[in-house]
Amino acid sequence: MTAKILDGKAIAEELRNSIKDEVERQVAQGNKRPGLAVIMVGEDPASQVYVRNKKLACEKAGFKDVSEVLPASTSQEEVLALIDKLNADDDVHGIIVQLPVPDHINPEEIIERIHPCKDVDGFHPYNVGRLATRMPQLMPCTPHGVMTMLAKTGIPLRGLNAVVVGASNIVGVPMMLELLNERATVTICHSATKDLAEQVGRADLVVVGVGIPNMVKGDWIKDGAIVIDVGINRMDDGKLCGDVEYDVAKEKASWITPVPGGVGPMTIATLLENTMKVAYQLDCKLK
Ligand SMILES: Nc1nc2c(c(=O)[nH]1)N[C@@H](CN(C=O)c1ccc(C(=O)N[C@@H](CCC(=O)O)C(=O)O)cc1)CN2
Ligand SMILES: [Mg+2]
Repeated sequence: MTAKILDGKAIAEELRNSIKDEVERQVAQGNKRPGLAVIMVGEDPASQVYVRNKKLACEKAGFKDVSEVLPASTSQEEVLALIDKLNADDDVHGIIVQLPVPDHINPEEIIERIHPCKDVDGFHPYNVGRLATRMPQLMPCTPHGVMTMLAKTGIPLRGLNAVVVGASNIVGVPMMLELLNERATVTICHSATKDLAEQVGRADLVVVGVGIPNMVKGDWIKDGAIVIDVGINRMDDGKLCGDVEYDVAKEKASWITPVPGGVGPMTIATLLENTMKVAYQLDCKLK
């Protein structure tokens, strides 16, 4: 079997265009443009690319971009003070802090300072708790973007054996919760998992987000499985490569995401989707 490609670039473009249309409709009715603040501390080269792409996506969708790039020497207190200011600003609907942050910054304290109703990354313990108790509000962009892609396959998730490889707060854990909420039978694997090949080999759906190039071997994949590769690894030759051995896996899978052009673009489109939700839909019950 040769897999069909889940084209994240195309699905993300379709989503961004529908968001842009909705923004113009709302603005024509006298509502505000969604405002997004991306805070970046320091000069991590990969983060610079992602933040630039987020700003570009904001502009194209008709959002107000109020992003702030701060020097690596910025203190924890200065970042917290900026978040307090943005929390109080009615033109700002979404706030995120680009990760990773420099070593002297404590990301947990920063994430908890963002008002849960402006937490468009869905990383605040309030939003993680809502997802875990089946009352989702704002969901992390990468896993939620994967759910949008999975819907495009038309394959029902209910009852599927889903194996998530990687247990990070950004990808693996919220991915597990999203799939569980759709009634998949979910296994989550991590660095202490014994016999990863066996776990992956019985999966109808495998989602991999570990950041190790080609870590999941193509011949582990069960015939006809759906393979979602969240890894984006830059190789010595400058090329990007995923966490799954793509060329072999694509001969076994029914659907597969490429890298680049798979999950990555969905992360940014979903960030816009979350911000628009805050601007026009969310009825925030928290002070
Ligand atoms: N605050 C956050 N920090 C980070 C997140 C996040 O969701 N919130 N996720 C990642 C980085 N990320 C978004 O921030 C991200 C990663 C990759 C892409 C993307 O479009 N990738 C392209 C390739 C781009 C390239 O040339 O490097 C692709 O896969 O096709 C978008 C966003 C960690 N930090
Ligand atoms: Mg740190």
